[in-house]
Order: sequence, then structure tokens, then C-alpha cells
Amino acid sequence: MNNIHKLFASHRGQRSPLVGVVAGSGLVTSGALDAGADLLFALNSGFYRSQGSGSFAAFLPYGNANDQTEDLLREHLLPRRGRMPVIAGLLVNDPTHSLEERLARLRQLGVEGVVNWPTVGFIDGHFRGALEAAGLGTEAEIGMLHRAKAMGFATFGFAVVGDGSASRFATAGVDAMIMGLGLTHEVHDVQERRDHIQHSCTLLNAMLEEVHQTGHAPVCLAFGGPITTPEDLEQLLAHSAIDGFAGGSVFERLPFQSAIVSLVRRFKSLLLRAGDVVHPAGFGPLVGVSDQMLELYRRVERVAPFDVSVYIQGESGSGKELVATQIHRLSLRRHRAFVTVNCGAIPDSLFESELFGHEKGAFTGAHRRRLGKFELAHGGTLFLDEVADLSPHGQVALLRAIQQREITPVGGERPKSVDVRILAASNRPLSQLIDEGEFRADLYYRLNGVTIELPPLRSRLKDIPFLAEHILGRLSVQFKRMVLSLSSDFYAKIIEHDWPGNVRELEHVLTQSIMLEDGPILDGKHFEPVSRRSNEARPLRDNDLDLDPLAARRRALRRAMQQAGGNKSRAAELLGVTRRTLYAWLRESSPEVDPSQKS
Ligand SMILES: Nc1ncnc2c1ncn2[C@@H]1O[C@H](COP(=O)(O)OP(=O)(O)OP(=O)(O)O)[C@@H](O)[C@H]1O
Repeated sequence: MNNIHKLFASHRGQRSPLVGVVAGSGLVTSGALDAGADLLFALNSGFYRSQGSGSFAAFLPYGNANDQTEDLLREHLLPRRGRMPVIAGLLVNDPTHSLEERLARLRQLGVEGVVNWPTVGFIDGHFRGALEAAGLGTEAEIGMLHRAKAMGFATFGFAVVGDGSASRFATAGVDAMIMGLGLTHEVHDVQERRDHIQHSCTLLNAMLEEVHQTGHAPVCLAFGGPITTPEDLEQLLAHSAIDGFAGGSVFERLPFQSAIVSLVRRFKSLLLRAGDVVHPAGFGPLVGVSDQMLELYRRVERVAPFDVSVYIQGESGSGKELVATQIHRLSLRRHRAFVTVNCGAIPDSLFESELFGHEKGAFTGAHRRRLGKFELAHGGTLFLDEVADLSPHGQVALLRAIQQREITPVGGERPKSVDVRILAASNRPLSQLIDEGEFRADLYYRLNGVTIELPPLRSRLKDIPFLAEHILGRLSVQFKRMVLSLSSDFYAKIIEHDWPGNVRELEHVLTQSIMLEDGPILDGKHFEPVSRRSNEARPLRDNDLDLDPLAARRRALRRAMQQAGGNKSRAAELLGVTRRTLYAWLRESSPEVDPSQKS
């Protein structure tokens, strides 16, 4: 009894289906192992897929199919199979080696099961008749499986729908039947898709009946056909008594598909963030309605059109870069470049080259002329982020460039004049650094034509619901989830927290919650507030926020039903709740949301 026989014996009476993966690469094998697949199939169709061609060629039961399968096993599947039992395809009419030789080699490799693949079942008409008459058809495959069984392999009969071979393999006493439903194909039309699956159920049930009539009870797996999602298989399992499913391209395609889906989503969410997004409760990309923010908007609006340098001071994550972008957008330079320099990230030795560029051959590795940030920003705005991190050397070089309005590229001979507006930001107060001798006062005065101070988030709690709504809107696109609100418990914790990381930290906390929680209302179970404030009076009254969870839920429901066009299944999906929960909510919130709408 090998591992496959043991698996089949222990599977009787189990409720979950057996799942076999036809792998064409090591990547898919590792994925199948990690996901807990029951069986790993080495069929030469996988070899074709890994070469970038369709598996159609593998349906020709001739040529060097057995060599291809052995290569696939040795190079890709066996090194990564873990403890998954492997079943190898064996072409019965092998023109190069005897079946005994092939089987002995497979056994040596550690293969535990054999299936007739590529099978003559893929051929029909006169040619098939001729093959059968010449003893090269199904009978030969049955003979091969008999020999394999005698050598201790588990045997799998691959039967093609409608050629009557299912009963012949079953009668021959194979351990498992693989019931081929045709090539894997994805159908997007919902109705057509359902028709295909129903048709597959009919075909499967006919084959199962054929097998049943023989009095044998092999394990029966559906293979390929229109099954491309777990939901498709669920339908098949609901309507036919199969034990599981095996497939190839359906699993191989998914890693790419999910990568594409997630990339497209991320691109989409980036587009939503960028550009001239105007938030009704804010100013350009800045969200917030607190008095401090309104004051800040006024200041930004005033200074933006003048060509003065602006120094933006604020804690980390409080929105300094957003303020800088907004100043640029409202300035006369808005159609020219906005270039950011993260001063803390440039090693001292590269400072001049980064900011002023270098000529070809200026130093080893300078293969071509490179423009520095000043030249890139010419005519536009240069944003010096984390300016407090500049070394003394960097401070001197920067001061000179600003004073003289010209730069000399490394290795260059003549200075070039540049016209840039300088915006600078720091989360450590520069005035304090000057007192400590860390920052040059003359540079500070050059940078600080006007100061704009960003208030920390903990001092403007009133902005939080607006910021949260804004961030959730972005996250629901990114995660394709309809999250509409925070529970009152979550808000209470948010208000208690000190937010040392400001808005960026709020973004992280909400992102974490959306990943860890289901449903449209986030509870923040995983978030523990940290507060250095004592029991001093809260700067916010409860009625400043929408803390009514029922109202929040109703709003969520209304929007989901609207978005789903009244379709309750879709609305439940959008909200991440079951249909039963959706019905309960609909009853609870009627008559606001009409539960009689179509489902
Ligand atoms: N008022 C705001 N409205 C909307 N989003 C904001 C606001 N303030 C900050 N953010 C968001 O918070 C994040 C951090 O903002 P930003 O990078 O501008 O902060 P910063 O002060 O420059 O941070 P650091 O000091 O770390 O460079 C960004 O994703 C930004 O979009």
C-alpha cells in the first residue's frame, strides 16, 4: 500500500474534496504544497505550458511525451514536492523505451501513481478505430495500468467523456478515475458559464453511472473543463458524486491573475489620490476642518503666489509634503516641475552630485552627464524635505547655491544660473537646532521667508472623522472592500490615542484594520491606544463625531444596496457579510432601505 492508497482509504467519509494539481513548474509545485494539495500530477501538458505554449500539443499521444514528463519531474516537480504524492503520465505507445523500463525509472524517482496520459482517448473517428483494431488503443492503456499496479503503483484511468472508456477502466480495477471534461476555458457570461457547468454535471453523472454499473468503486476526480473558480467546483460537487478535482492551467494562471489584479488595483488607487483631488472638507489634497487647519489653508493661499521661500514645520506624518504640493499648485510655477529632495537620504559624498549634477567622466562611474535636482527643478519648485538632516558640508553647499542662484555641476567648469523656488520642511524645529549649533542661522533665514506650522493630529481631533472617511475611501478601492465607517468603540480609542505618527499613523492603523476585520464597520479590535494625556478633559465632545453605530450601519447598507443596484447577494458581498446578516440589517433598518427589492 503506497501513500496514494493510504490517502484514498483515509479519504472515504471525508467531506472536503481531494484536490490534484497538474504542475508545469517548480513555482506551481511549491504553491500546491503550501496550499495543501492532496496530489501532484506530472503530465507533459505542464511541460508545454511552462514553455509558453498551450497544452493542446500534449493531447497528441505520440512522440517523446514520456521524456518530457521525466524531465519535468526531475528538474521541476520532484525537488519541490515535499510530501505530496506524485502521479506521472505515461504514454502507452512509447516508440523509444519499453514500458517496464519507463515504470522502473518512475519508481526509482519516487513516483507513486501512474495515469494513461497522453491518452488515445483524445483521438476519435476512423483513426481511433484503426488504433483500437491494431491493439494500440484503450486496451493497451489498461494493460499498461495492470503492469503498473503489479509494480505497486496506484493506478489512475484517464477517461474522456463519451467514448465508453470509463466502464472499461473501472472494470480493470483502477484505483482512481480521472474524468476529463475537456480543455480548461473561462467563460465570462454568467448564464453561459452556468450552462457549461450544468452540462459538465450531466456528463459526469453519466460517467459515474457507467462506473457504478461495473460494481467497482474507484475514487473519481473531475478534470479540467469549465471549472475555473472554487464556486464552479462547488456547483459540481453539489450536483454530482465526485470525490474531487484535478486541474492544471486553472491553478497556474492564478498567480499571475492575482498579481495583475492587485497591481491594477494599486494603480487605480494611486490615480485616485493624485491630481487635483478636491475634498469637500479640505483644501486641495489636504483634509481637515479644524480651526487650525482652516488657518493653515488661509496662510497657504496667501503665500503661494509669491516667489518667497517657505519653511514648513510639523511633526512626522502631519502632512508637510502635502502642504508643499499645494503651495506649488497654487503658485505661478504650477505648470513647471515640482522636485523633492529627501535631504536625510543623501550621503555626504554624493550631495553635490545629487543636487548640482555631474559632467560625464567627473568621477569613476560617471558614464554620462547627469542633471542635478536644481536643474531638474529649473523654473519650478524645489522641495527640501527633512532639511534638518543636512550635514554641515551640505548646508554650506546649499547656502551658496541659494545665495548665488547658480550651481556648478561636479566636474564642470562654468556655473549655471538656476531659477527655483525653495520650499523646505523639517519635523525638528530649526530654531532649536540653531541654538544647539546644529544648523546654520544664515541658511535658516534663506529658507524661512515665511513659516507654516502644521498642527499635530492630537491637537485637532475634529479632523479625524473626515480624515478617516477620506482614507477609508481610498482603502476600499485598494482592497476592493466596501468599508464605510468606524464603530463608536474604535472612534473612542482613536480619540484617546496620542498619534505620534500623525496622519500617516492613522493610515497605518486603518489599513491594518481593513486587512484584519470583515464587514463594513471597522471595530479596531487590534488597535491599542497609547495616551500620555492624563484624565484631562477631552478636547472633543461626543456629538462632534458620528458615534451612532446603527446610523453608520444604515448608511453602509443604503450605499451598498444602491451600488449593487438592489441585488442583495451583491450588496452582502460588498459589505463582507452573509446574506442572512444582510437580511437582518435590512429588517432592522426598514423602511429606510426597502427589503422588497429584487435579490
Ligand atoms: N491633512 C491631510 N489630509 C489628507 N491626508 C493627509 C493629511 N496630512 C497627511 N496626510 C497623509 O499622511 C501621509 C503623510 O503625509 P506627508 O508625507 O505629507 O507627511 P510629512 O509631514 O511630510 O511626513 P515626514 O515628516 O515623515 O516626511 C500621506 O500619505 C498624506 O497623504
